[in-house]
Amino acid sequence: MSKSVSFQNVSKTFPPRRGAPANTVLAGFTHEVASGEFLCLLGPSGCGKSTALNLVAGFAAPTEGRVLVGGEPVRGPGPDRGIVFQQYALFPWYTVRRNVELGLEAKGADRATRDSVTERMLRAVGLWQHRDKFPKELSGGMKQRAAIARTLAADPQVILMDEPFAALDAQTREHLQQELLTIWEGLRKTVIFVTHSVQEAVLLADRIVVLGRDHGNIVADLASPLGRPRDRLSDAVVAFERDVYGWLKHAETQSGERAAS
Ligand SMILES: Nc1ncnc2c1ncn2[C@@H]1O[C@H](COP(=O)(O)OP(=O)(O)OP(=O)(O)O)[C@@H](O)[C@H]1O
Repeated sequence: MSKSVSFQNVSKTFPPRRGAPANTVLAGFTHEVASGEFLCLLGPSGCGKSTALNLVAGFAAPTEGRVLVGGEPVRGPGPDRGIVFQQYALFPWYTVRRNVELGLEAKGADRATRDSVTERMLRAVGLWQHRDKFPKELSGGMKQRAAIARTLAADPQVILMDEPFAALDAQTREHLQQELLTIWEGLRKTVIFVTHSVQEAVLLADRIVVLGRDHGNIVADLASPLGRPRDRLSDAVVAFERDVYGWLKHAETQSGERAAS
């Protein structure tokens, strides 16, 4: 099952601290993410992408407006939302298998369910043969696979991903993008994925929202014209990349305009 996410006139102001003035990061941010949609958020550094994600995760509360998940206001973190960060956030003292199992344990799953779901998820990310290793014995890509398996094992309705592949080398990143897509096509969860990479957003997204420098205003809201599977080198992919890249450049210099498709 998946859930919709709704940002309703959301503002987030961080209070002044250490001599710095108050910082309004999002102002009147309004957007609907459909259930099962794969949304990518792009935008200049500091425009509020992670802040938007944190509001959905329930790690922070809006100063004004509401964030709804499945029609219900977010009141804090919950098992309906799973998060994958750039840093792998695995427990170093547990094996890969145990790390994945923990999310299921927290949900109160019985032993047989824990075993079967853990195996299924570790196989899906190609880590089953490494299940008894500890995080320090894994490469960066393997750690991120484990983190994704752990998030998926808990069966959240919404998956929040904050630059999950940014720390990986290009080849590993491509593999993981493909694996994520295969898994997502099977599960059809709602995904909100923050990235700096136009190529990544174009490959993954049903919809790309480009945020501007100015209080997270939406500079472009672009439904992907691409079918699936996508060939990174096809003319259609390259043309859409060019289009999105243009909007990103625009976002870095200007604000206040909105394109919809
Ligand atoms: N807890 C906080 N307290 C104060 N200011 C914060 C806090 N979290 C974020 N900010 C500020 O909010 C602004 C937006 O940060 P955010 O991390 O959401 O941007 P971003 O678009 O994800 O950036 P990047 O692409 O560089 O990761 C920044 O100016 C940041 O300093």
